[in-house]
Amino acid sequence: MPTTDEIEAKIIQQADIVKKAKQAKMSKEELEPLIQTLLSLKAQLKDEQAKVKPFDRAALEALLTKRFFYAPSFQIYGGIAGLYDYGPPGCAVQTNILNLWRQHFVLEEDMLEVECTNLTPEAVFQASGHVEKFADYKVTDSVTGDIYRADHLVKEVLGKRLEEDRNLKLGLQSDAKKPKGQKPAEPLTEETKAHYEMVLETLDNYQGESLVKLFKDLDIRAPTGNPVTEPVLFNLMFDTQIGPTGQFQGYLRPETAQGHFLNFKKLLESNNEQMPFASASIGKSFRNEISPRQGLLRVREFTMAEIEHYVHPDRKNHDRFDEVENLELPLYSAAAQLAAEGPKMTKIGEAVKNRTVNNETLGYFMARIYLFLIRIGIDADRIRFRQHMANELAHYSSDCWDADIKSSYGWIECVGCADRSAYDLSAHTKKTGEKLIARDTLPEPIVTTKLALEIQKSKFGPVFKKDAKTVQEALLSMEEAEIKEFELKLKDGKASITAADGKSYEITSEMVTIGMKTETINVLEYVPNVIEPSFGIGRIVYSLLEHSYYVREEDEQRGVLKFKPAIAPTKALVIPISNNADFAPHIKSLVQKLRQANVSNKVDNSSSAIGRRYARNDEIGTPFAITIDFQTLKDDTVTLRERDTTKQFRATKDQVVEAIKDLVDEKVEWDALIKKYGEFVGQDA
Ligand SMILES: Nc1ncnc2c1ncn2[C@@H]1O[C@H](COP(=O)(O)OP(=O)(O)OP(=O)(O)O)[C@@H](O)[C@H]1O
Repeated sequence: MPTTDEIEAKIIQQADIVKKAKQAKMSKEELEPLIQTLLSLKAQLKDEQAKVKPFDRAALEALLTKRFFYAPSFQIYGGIAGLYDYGPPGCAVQTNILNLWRQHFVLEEDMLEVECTNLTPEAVFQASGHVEKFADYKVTDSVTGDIYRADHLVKEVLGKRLEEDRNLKLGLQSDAKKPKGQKPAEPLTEETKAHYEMVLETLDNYQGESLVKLFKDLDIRAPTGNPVTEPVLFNLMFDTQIGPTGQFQGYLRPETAQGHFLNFKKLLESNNEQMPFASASIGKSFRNEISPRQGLLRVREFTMAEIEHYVHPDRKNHDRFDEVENLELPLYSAAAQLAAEGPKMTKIGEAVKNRTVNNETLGYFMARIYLFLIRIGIDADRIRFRQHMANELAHYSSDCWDADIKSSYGWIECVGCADRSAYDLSAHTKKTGEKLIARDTLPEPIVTTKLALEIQKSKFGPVFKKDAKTVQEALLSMEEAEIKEFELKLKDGKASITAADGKSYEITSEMVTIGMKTETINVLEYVPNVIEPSFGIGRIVYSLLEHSYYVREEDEQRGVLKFKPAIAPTKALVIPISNNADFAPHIKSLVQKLRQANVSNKVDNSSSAIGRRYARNDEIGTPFAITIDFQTLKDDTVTLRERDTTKQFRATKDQVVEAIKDLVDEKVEWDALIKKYGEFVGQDA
């Protein structure tokens, strides 16, 4: 059966044939079969589209609100865009994801966890480049004053124009609403269509003047149809003052990464000076997004889990790469994007070998990210790794892949996995003078003779006083070629040098001696490179909610969240079949056993029918229900029911508690338990 995409392509082709036939003034008899083919293709498309049930986001959202997974913050004050509070099931799902993240990365990869502050002094973000560059362009609707992120607006406007064009060519009505006074859409010429597609592909290239020109050339307007102001840069960091003087500028961090880098020296010491190693951190990040939208997907305060893995710049192999090299990942390389091809399942070993992925460590983490996402319950068919195009890469980065997850909002970046090179550690060394380096002990010492500079402290100290250390560091950090140049300048008796504080200092010839010096080197110093997997937990939580949601058609269209047991907020529901007083001691002893085994549970002894009680718990994804019935009074056995198969088995309380624990820890499969205890067919609904 052809796919909807294939049928659409045929419709566009056939519509073109009909158009040309009409222009050529073909006879009615000749035209008729061509039109019939077009009509039957359209009917075929409609049939195929009807088969694919669109995802009912409104129903999921209603469930999430009803069960308080999350909700807009400050709702009774009218709310603020981009800020959300998590309710009890939302908190539990997030905590369970983070517990698995710790297990999967921090414990299984032996990482060093840090927790650094959110409040950060300005100097840190000056060094990292965030003060200057962590910004997006915004535009303002010149009539309503509404503000839009410039690239999002271009995407939206061109996307709509392309969709309208496609609908026109398919002979379908566009459901995009037209602002007042706007002309009906005309089909785009092939040239215009190609230009729009090229702009969308390379949107990150448009900055400053070229972005202003793009808005003018393409007549990009606000969704109201009003013109917009010229794009201007807007820094996304929240600024604040630290302390009572109001003079110490600070920011709320927009990522956890800088905290790791600033502690690099202590971390390396904690790791017994052994390289390579990784630090990990879970914490809040803050970004003053221009237009927060799409629920948890673009917010202003969110939880991030970040890893910074430090390696030698020339040795980016990974010790455990052999464990993942045969794993196939859906790689959407830059080359495939350019050729308008889709992602391709590729063994990560091959991708590293043929340099599609820059190095083993990057490839290793991509594989571990993929396994983690599947481990928590993300649908493997809705994950892809998209490589950054050359124009998207930061200038210092050699390669970067985003783990995108598909939801009803399209493909969304949920994890970034980048090679940040030595950029951050070098930047902080430059700003503070503190060496953030690692050392290689050489098997044999290297003896070298080269031009070197020595400080004459007695002449130096009295002149520079408190600045002496800064000036000295600037002088001693010079390479041989720079010393040579400096020596030439000193011939006149004095020369100046710029230190890390940005000031220029005058050095006289009696303050230093320059001459050949023999050195024996036992260790080589280097600035480590950093491979960074960076997880946006809110985006992962939302994607997981969508991937877990389904509707039990036969059961009054009740929504179910099919969380894996390890992720589910509550693992077991305890249901007495009626409110007979004899059940009370059994409920008590069962709950005690569950508590002792660390199995989170809820008792529902309401008078609702059993089926209704199951359904209520389906909505928060409770995977197991234990029923206490009259048989329990006789032999202390209970039944255990699984949410998705709705199958049950009967066993003692202890066996059932142990079974749930093993199911949560993924030590046993449900089917194996059904085989072991035999299916129980009896009470339900
Ligand atoms: N505003 C946000 N709301 C929720 N999660 C976010 C937000 N910004 C970033 N993230 C998450 O943090 C991760 C790492 O951040 P990174 O700086 O790489 O994102 P980004 O490239 O700026 O994202 P985008 O291009 O979508 O703004 C992202 O993969 C995403 O999961």
